[in-house]
Amino acid sequence: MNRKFFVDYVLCVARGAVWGNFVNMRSLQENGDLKVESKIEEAVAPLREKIKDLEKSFTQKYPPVKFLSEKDRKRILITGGAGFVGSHLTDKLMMDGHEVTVVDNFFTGRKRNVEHWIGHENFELINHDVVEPLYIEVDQIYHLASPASPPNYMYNPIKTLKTNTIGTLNMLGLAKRVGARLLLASTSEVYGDPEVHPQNEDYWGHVNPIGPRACYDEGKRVAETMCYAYMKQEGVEVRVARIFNTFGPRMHMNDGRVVSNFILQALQGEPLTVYGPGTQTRAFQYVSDLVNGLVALMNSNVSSPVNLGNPEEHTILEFAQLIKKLVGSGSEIQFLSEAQDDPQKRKPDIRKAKLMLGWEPVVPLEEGLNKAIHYFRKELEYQANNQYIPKPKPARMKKGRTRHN
Ligand SMILES: O=C(O)[C@H]1O[C@H](OP(=O)(O)OP(=O)(O)OC[C@H]2O[C@@H](n3ccc(=O)[nH]c3=O)[C@H](O)[C@@H]2O)[C@H](O)[C@@H](O)[C@@H]1O
Repeated sequence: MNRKFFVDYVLCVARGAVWGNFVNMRSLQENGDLKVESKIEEAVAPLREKIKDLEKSFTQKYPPVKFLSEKDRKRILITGGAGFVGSHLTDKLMMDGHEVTVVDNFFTGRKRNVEHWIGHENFELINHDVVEPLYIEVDQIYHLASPASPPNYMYNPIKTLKTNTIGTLNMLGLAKRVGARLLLASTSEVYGDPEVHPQNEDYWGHVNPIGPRACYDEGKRVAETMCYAYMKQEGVEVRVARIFNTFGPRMHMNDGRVVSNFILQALQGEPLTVYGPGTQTRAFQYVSDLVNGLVALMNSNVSSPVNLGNPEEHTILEFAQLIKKLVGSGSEIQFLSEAQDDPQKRKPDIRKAKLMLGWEPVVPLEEGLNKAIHYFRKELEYQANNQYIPKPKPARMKKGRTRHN
């Protein structure tokens, strides 16, 4: 039975009982046996207790939240907080006992990712696009709002640029006005197709400024520039996380990134689509590691950029084979033409994060992948029940060629 219906039903029965008792009591009073008020109180008291219990059971539906004193509790804004990474960060900060405001325009974020917090006194969800200014009072801002998957950010490059430039200006303006600290979710894409391997924070990168990825790569690069301009000129406290490839539950089934594509294809017995020869490399971190790194960075005194990623590097072909094995799938591996400007190598140098934050990833790749596979299996069931089977989204191809999956 639906909860609201249940509560309405209980209240209705309660009112009926009270009214019935009231009528009875009226007659009693007329007979002069007892005072109406005391009888009503007698009848209502147990019902009041029942309603209290019901209310308590509703507040207990939330994951456990620590109690923080006023002094330690922060008001935290997470832009893009209903997205894949943002929603896991929301969970951590809520469970740590902070007050969290999630702002999302739901382009790639989903209400489902944070619905378990709706109604909690420490939580607020605002449907808002960061391209428009926002006026709220907060102590910290995690600025994550932006599509992060290549097909998503290439879908509307102008919007991606606006989100990362105007959106970041708006959030820095807010940070300046209210004296909040801002953490920018930057990306390994600022290193482009790197000529230095592994990539450390001092490397300036190798980005094609007019290629299909530029809207995101250059958007994030200028977002970093803005952070340091606000820090130098206005004294805003900034933190910059350069996030490397991340995966885990709540990635959108239609996300188009390699992990969700390969798992989805393996689970459905379809060919795993490797773009190019599969010799390009990536290093994947599990989302909980990233979230711990983001919180450690925000609360550190490190204002220069910090890489957050797992340095365990694999070729994409190795990755396809591993996912096939873990899923137990008989899918073939299909080689398609390579994506334009696709970085050929990527692996974070995380010495700075280890030294300055005491942070390093702890979730082994296979353990993380098994959790993601479990999640996607459940999602497929959910989608099937809703009669919608998602298809992996293709990335932009070289020279405008159409990709067939
Ligand atoms: O996962 C992430 O966190 C990162 O994803 C993307 O970076 P990219 O490395 O291109 O991520 P994917 O789209 O997952 O691609 C990884 C590699 O797999 C390949 N790929 C992707 C999808 C597919 O079906 N098949 C396939 O071979 C791509 O060509 C690429 O070489 C974003 O640009 C980054 O900002 C983001 O941090």
